[in-house]
Amino acid sequence: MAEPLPAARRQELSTLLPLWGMAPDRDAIHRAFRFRDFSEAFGFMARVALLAEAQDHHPEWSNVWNRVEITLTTHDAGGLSERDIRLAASIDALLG
Ligand SMILES: C[C@H](O)[C@H](O)[C@H]1CNC2=NC(N)=NC(=O)C2=N1
Repeated sequence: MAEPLPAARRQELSTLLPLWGMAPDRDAIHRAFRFRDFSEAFGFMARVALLAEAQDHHPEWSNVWNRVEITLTTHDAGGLSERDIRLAASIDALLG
């Protein structure tokens, strides 16, 4: 069972994950990505899928041609947890 993110860690989110924002209507983080074309966007999604499987933590996401939107939250915790931070940081690391 994942533990909900403590308040102290929540305050660190903007520093830890400066490219992610809070989802407007739920306890989740969100980031929008834009790539050169669909092929690049899908390649990115394939790499994120492998991260998700390795971490057993899966994104809520959408794709429209060269754009990908990712929302991360922990269903088992009913909101944000350390697992979301870990996956978001791993996703950011894919892009260098
Ligand atoms: C059984 C499996 O480990 C769980 O359902 C995992 C899978 N991936 C998950 N992903 C996310 N985002 N939240 C979860 O609570 C979660 N739980």
